[in-house]
Amino acid sequence: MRKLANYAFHGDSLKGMVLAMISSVDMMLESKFFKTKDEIESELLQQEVRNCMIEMIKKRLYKVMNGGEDSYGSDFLGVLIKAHHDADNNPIISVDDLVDECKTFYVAGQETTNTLLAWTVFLLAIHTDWQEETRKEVLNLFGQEKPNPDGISKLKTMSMIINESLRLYPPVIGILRKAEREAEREVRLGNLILPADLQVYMPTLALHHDPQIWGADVHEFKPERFSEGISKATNNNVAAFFPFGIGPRNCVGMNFASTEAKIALSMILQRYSFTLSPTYVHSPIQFLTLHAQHGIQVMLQSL
Ligand code: HEM
Repeated sequence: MRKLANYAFHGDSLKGMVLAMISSVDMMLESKFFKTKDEIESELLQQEVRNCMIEMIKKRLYKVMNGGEDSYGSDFLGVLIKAHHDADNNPIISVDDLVDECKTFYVAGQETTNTLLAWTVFLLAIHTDWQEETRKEVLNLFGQEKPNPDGISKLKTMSMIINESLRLYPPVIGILRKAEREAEREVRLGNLILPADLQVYMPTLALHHDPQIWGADVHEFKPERFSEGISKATNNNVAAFFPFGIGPRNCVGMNFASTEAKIALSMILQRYSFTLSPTYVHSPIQFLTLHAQHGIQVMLQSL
């Protein structure tokens, strides 16, 4: 036996195994065997998010199967489940696609709206006259009742405040587009002809702070600039205000976000008045969205 082993492990025989050894090391280096702590944690989190989504999907399916509901629901999750389930053996989307869509909407919708609310509370904590004005509007429309769809569409002052907040602190500070050239058609931008595949960055933050568009008071919080609509506020440059992007691929959750923000603000204003805490340090930074590096500390007073 030892003789056989000596032969197999002899230098010349080993030469034939070098390729296999290289591919083994390659595999290790590509982290197929070794994973960093972060990678392990990230995989666990991914799995947890997936399980959470699958649980939500199962609940909807269960309700329909048990006759409790006759559809999967009219919201986006319901539409996606229908696309997966009702197409018999040929689903329009796979479970993985369904889970990915849910993740996209959660990430795109949560952080952005959160940021919008935070900056709006910050601005109202400083500009207490506007806080009072919009509270009056909320109390006139809802009293101490929960906000209702009819009233939400009448929150004019609050819409102006939200627009001004989105102008000064747009959660998404810029958007990218890629120039494509279909067949012989060229992409023109004003006087420029864009080469195919060129990436064009549209700096939302810069345009929202351009004095040529908004006037000399561009850096001031003045919701009244939106009192007669975006066209008047932008001096007839409506495309210069684009917190939700622009064109056919603009934010699909725009109306959702605005309704959500109005409901949250109304309910806060019904319960509390607030001012900025002296501990607050102003340091907006961009990390996915434009947010306050050290958080926004406000002092709440129950009403
Ligand atoms: C204040 C809140 C929000 C802001 C400022 C915001 C902003 C944006 C911007 C700037 C874009 C890129 C648009 C473009 O390229 O022209 C975008 C895309 C998108 N947003 Fe929002 N968003 C917000 C809330 C939401 C919510 C609540 C949802 C979902 C419920 C959502 C879902 C999406 C999705 C799915 C896209 C990609 C659309 C596509 O490529 O077809 N967003 N958003």
